[in-house]
Amino acid sequence: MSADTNIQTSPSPASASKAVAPRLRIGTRGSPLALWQAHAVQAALAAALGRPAEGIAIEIIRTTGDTIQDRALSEAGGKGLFTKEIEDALLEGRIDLAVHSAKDVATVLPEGLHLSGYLPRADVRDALILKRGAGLDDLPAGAKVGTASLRRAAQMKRLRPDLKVELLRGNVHTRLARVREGDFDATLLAFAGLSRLGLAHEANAVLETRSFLPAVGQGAVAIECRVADAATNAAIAAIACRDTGIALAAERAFLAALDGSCRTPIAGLATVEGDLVRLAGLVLALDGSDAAETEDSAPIAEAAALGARCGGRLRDSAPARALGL
Ligand SMILES: NCc1[nH]cc(CCC(=O)O)c1CC(=O)O
Repeated sequence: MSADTNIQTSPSPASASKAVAPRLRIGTRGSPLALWQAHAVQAALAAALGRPAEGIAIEIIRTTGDTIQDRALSEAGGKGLFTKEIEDALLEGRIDLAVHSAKDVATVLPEGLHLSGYLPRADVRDALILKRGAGLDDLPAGAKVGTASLRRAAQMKRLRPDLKVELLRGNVHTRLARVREGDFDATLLAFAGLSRLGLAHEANAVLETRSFLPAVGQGAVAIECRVADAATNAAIAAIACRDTGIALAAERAFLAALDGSCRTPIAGLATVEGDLVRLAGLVLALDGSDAAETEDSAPIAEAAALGARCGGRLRDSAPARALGL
């Protein structure tokens, strides 16, 4: 055995202390949308850290939410269905960060985990996909709208009490196909999700937030990691969008103040305008026959307090009480 080989196999104090960047592992669901999001985070991290993307692994993790196709998710146990198995992997150290649609992340996280940052938010609006026509007004009386979202169902009924809303689940491609094949007259999807899949052209109309408020977190990609993992938190800080973080702090505090389950139609949207964060919030009766809205603003440093205040205000409203909030 040569002396050279010997040197390589027994690390000297000098080589042991040389900072070799640890391999980062991203955990994600395996749906096309989730993979797009994970690749976006991978690319952003690679650019910020000056590393090849191949040095940042993507691990696909199957969640309970991926296996349920036949029932409304709200009936199957609600929030956390798309995140539990991924959070277990984080807590057990099998991955270093998890990438989620912010909309799918529960307001209460397991001890030791937090949302460390967000990618810059995409378009927050809902898109309307129609069998025929170019807008809501083109839907005939009594038309059948498919969605699994209580928020979308209630807001559609509020705008158009004549419509029939029925359960439509599945991934984006499945839902588009059900409308194209004529099983439904319309469906609603996040415009951000359609765009990420290269399907923005499938939207027949985009609903303005003034008349149709998105879900808390819609259009935002959240990055979760262990609170105590300083190196990964620092890497995430290098790619995190400040304004999206402020808006999501307000929206998530709003939801937390209101939400016991996801059996309630709730919508909320925060935007940063200079030094202020503005929040619009809405809770509806399931059939859209009643609704309570609030709008308020606060300095950006008080985003979470703004959300809590708006949530508390709506919790005391008539529709919220009717829903048992
Ligand atoms: N509930 C599933 C889900 N989670 C995030 C998105 C879209 C992307 C986003 O809102 O960021 C979707 C699909 C949809 O609502 O159309």
